[in-house]
Amino acid sequence: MSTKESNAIGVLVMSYGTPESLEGVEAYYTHIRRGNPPSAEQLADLTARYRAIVGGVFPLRENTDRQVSALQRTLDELAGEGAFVCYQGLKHASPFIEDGVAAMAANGIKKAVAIVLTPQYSVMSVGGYMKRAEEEAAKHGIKMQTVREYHLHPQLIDELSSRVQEGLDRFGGSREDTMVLFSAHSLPARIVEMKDPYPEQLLETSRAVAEEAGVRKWEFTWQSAGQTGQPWLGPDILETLDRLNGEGVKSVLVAPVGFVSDHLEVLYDLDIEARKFAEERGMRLERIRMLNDDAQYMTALAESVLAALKESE
Ligand SMILES: CC1=C(CCC(=O)O)c2cc3nc(cc4[nH]c(cc5[nH]c(cc1n2)c(C)c5CCC(=O)O)c(CCC(=O)O)c4C)C(CCC(=O)O)=C3C
Ligand SMILES: [Fe+2]
Repeated sequence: MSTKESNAIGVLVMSYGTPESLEGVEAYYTHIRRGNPPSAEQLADLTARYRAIVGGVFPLRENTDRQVSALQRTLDELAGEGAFVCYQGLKHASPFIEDGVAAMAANGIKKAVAIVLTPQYSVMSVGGYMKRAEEEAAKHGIKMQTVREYHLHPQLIDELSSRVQEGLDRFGGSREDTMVLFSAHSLPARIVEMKDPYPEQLLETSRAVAEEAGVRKWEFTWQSAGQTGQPWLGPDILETLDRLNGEGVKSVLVAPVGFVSDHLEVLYDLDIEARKFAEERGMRLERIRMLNDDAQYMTALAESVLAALKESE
């Protein structure tokens, strides 16, 4: 290959990926299931959930594009135009993680930083993204640094706590009685024996946000567990809501701090499923606005990229 060398530093911005159309749900689901096609029933169920949240474009598709452009602009401002070039790499959809790294290589990039659009580290989630990125980088002779986590970055905590306060304001007179439920995607329970930092990091984010927002009434709960026959981390948000209802809690603000974007787990699992469950019990459920391409979130990402580079010097 006669690649031109580039002095720019590549930034591999990784996200989960989403289908491009309802027809694309099957291929996407098959990829998540490591090549095993879903049953007709599983496919119909997932397609119905997407249909409920999709108005034309799949929201995560647009959100990821916007996040990558916004991070590019933020890095341009912080480090000067041309210093960094952002590439997108998705776990389960095109452009895949490997495509992003190959695109860097084609542009002559020799040095890169990889970051995932989720703040907390888990071997099963972020670890999987990083393994694929690093293996592909090695193939192309790209030296790659990784941002493992940024779950306590001050700008992240600050923005999340503003959003918690804004969410609480919606409750007016019942603000003080509102329970803040921090949540994240559940994982198979065996990660606990693996000493995975994921549960602890999620608690650290939650505690820091609660402290900055001055929230005393809060809990952490899991959501969106899979059905694999094996145990997943609990309690699930629906169990938590049921218990809180029994304790007389009438208003709940969900803060899904393990996610950053409007997507299925937020727009369906929380806004449709959990809200309905709460309303059936006479409870009011609201959710904080997601970060998406928020400026403070972008600064947290950009500073984490710069810090990873500095550490490697
Ligand atoms: C930790 C974690 C995050 C957060 C960190 C990160 O962002 O990476 C996350 C995010 C997301 N998960 C997403 C979608 C799905 N995840 C599934 C299944 C699974 N997720 C898992 C874990 C996680 N998932 C796991 C262990 C499985 C079981 C199969 C496996 O072992 O891999 C399934 C299959 C069907 C179902 O179970 O519902 C779907 C459709 C979308 C896109 C939504 C959209 O398109 O709008 C997003 C952002
Ligand atoms: Fe998932």
